[in-house]
Amino acid sequence: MTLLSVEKLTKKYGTKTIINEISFAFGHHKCIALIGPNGAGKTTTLRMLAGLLKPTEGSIQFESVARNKDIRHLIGYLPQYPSFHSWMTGKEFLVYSGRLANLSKEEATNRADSLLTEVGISKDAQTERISRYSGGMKQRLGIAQAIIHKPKLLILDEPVASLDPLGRREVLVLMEKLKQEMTILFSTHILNDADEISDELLLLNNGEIIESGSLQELRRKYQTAVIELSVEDDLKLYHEQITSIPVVSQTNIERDILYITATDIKTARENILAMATRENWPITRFSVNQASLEDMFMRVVNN
Ligand SMILES: Nc1ncnc2c1ncn2[C@@H]1O[C@H](COP(=O)(O)OP(=O)(O)OP(=O)(O)O)[C@@H](O)[C@H]1O
Repeated sequence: MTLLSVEKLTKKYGTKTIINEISFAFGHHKCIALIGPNGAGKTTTLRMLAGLLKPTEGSIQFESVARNKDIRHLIGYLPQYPSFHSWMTGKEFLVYSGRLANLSKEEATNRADSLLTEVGISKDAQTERISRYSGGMKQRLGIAQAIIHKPKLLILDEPVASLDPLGRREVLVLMEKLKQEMTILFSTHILNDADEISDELLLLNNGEIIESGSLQELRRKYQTAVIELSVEDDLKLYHEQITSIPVVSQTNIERDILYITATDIKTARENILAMATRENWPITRFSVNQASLEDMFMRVVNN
């Protein structure tokens, strides 16, 4: 069942179009990564979804909620640069956040207690000032604040970008746990973070969704393999024959290696090996290497 569907969402500042008619939908208990290079429009998109920025055009439809109704109670949002009242303790901050979310004092206190445990802030740390928290602890406290009202959708803007490896791990583990309870949409410009926990990817570039789907689907679609070939004598002697193979799309000699890309890597490999065996080529190296996920991302973004 669809939790959120977005149609032709557009944001313009003056004559400048920042987000251009993007459409997508996702269901319950999913983790979706909005991925794109700096300036792609991730923050602008997330702020529109969180109800903090008015779209110029387009619609955001949340489950069974009638159009134009306030949906903010269904959404939790953690900005890229959250600000905390650093003089408060973690617990005080959460109770205060709960009160702002219209919980009674008792509800806010109970919810703060259970959330602090859920996000892994120890009993001792709960009564310490936030100014003494590590980056990872602050981010986990920020997530706790964003889910204090039990939203169905948690939106996180670059939740791990500013963290060291330990903090990053803590937050990714927490997100993994939380996605059992709610849908998480988070932005990142790092493919590996998306790879680790997301079910689906939305690739944003220059304000447009240029690709979407599961990582597996995208890998299958964009995966390219490169054959690397070296021989004992001059590569140029074999080069022409290889380029005559119909599935070979590109060749490139760098130092003593011939790099071969093909539209059908399996056929290319079989053809080259058949030629080499028939004519007894003095091969010293033959390997098939998959392009990395980063290569795929760069290719999609640069298309
Ligand atoms: N209030 C504004 N007025 C004019 N242009 C804006 C405004 N806010 C954002 N932009 C522009 O919109 C584009 C997208 O910005 P946005 O912050 O959404 O990108 P982003 O993908 O989140 O990038 P980053 O990863 O660097 O934060 C940028 O070119 C930015 O300069």
